[in-house]
Amino acid sequence: MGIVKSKFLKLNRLILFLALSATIITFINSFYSNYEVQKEQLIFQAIEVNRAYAQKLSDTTEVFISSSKQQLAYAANEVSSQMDNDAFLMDEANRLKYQTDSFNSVVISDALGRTQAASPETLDLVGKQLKSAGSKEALEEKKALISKPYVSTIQNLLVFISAPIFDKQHNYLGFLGGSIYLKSPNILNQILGEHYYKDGSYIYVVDKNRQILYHPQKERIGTFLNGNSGLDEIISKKEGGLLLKNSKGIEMLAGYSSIPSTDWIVITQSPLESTLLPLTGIMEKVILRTLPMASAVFLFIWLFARAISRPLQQLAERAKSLDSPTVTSDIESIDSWYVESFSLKKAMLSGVKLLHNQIGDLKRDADTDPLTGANNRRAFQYKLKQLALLETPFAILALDIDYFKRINDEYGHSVGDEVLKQQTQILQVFSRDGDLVARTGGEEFVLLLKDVTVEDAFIIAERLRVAIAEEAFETVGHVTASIGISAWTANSISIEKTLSLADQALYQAKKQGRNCCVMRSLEDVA
Ligand SMILES: Nc1nc2c(ncn2[C@@H]2O[C@H](COP(=O)(O)OP(=O)(O)OP(=O)(O)O)[C@@H](O)[C@H]2O)c(=O)[nH]1
Repeated sequence: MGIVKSKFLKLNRLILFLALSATIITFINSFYSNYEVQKEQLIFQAIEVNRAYAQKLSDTTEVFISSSKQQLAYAANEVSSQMDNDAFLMDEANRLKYQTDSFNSVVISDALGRTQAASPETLDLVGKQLKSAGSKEALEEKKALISKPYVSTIQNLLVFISAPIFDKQHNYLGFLGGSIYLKSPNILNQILGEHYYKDGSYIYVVDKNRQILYHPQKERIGTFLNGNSGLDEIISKKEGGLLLKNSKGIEMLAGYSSIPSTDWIVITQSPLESTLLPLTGIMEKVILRTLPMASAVFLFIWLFARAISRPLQQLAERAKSLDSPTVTSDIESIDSWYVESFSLKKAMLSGVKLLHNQIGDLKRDADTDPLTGANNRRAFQYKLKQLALLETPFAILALDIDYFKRINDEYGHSVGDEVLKQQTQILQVFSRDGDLVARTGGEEFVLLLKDVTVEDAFIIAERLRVAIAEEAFETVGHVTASIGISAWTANSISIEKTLSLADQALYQAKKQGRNCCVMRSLEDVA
């Protein structure tokens, strides 16, 4: 036999599916939110660290530039009264060059741009006309200056810091300037260059014209920065942090801060990818920590849902066997622990009670003769089958009222009905537990006697006959009846034959003049 697949899902599976999807969705959701929060946090922290670091470097550089400018201003003041003293000027130039690492070269120029002193002496500039952009700017502006980066006559990329020299009457006497070679070792790239991280982080410095003043890749110093997605924002805001794509298209988390006295901007940045590397480990931990709770939640939902579905399933199961004799106690034993299932259980119990009552009524109606209340032929046949199955011996008294037609004719049909009812009552008196009184035809009755031999049945039939004859029937007075008797035992004659014998005996009784009993036994068959 093939298994018939139902198109409906089982409640248990539905609940399992519901619990599982609820848990998975919650788990994914919490994992995703966690991931996003952690990612944001890491990005925010990296930008903030870079910003703070860029600020620290710009502050340090600012201090260095200010102190360089101060040194030059101080020296300019010193040399103002000694502009004719070449030895003094040379000493001063050397002192500025060698006392600190601030400058790669130092020059002292007169008001016409002729070099009065230069250090290191290898530059061989003394007496020569200065033509560099920084020198020209210093001569024109006659004030303290920091030049844009430019390439000097001896092919050094440099910035030039200068201080004007005035005499006491404030006549312009020339300038004193220090060069910082951007590609050579000096304090500036010591400050910036020591901070190069292995995780791909690096620092670079640009001016507001996008020219690179410092970069870990030396060859890029002096070039202009292109293709950096964040540079416009960096130049306009001067202070802050952002996610940008560098000139190679790599996503970088950058912090930046400008150096106020120069308008240079220090940018420190680290690759987004390496910043987010710890995320994998963090998320693994999140999963490991969330899993036990998620499993516990799943188990709880599942068990709880099962507890909800159990009474419904049990009720549904019982509903399949409402005809079972134990169905009421089976339903009563179901633990309906919440209101809805309890109401359902109550409704089912009422339904079962109603159903059983109706079945009882129908069964009674189907087995009963409506006029007399005695069993009908159908119930009689059923009883015969039962006794035969159980091999219980029995005797049959087939009874017919004598001249009943005359009663009907003389007193009317309804009086005849009353006689039939009274007759039934007399038969009931003779019927014990397990016996059966049935009306099998118009005025024909049967009394079925369990575990009774044909001889005993005859004695009972005689008593019955006498009882009927002595009964005072309403309106009609006395009535008699004829009785035919036969009996059945297992392994003897068939039931049909037994009935037929009783009928034959009754016929014989009628023939003998009525109001008598005739018995037919097995011997009569033989
Ligand atoms: N009042 C009434 N009469 C019925 C009912 N069923 C059958 N009868 C009548 O019962 C009578 C039976 O008559 P018969 O079979 O001739 O038998 P009888 O007159 O009793 O004569 P014997 O049996 O030979 O003694 C008929 O007149 C039927 O109409 C019933 O339910 N009520």
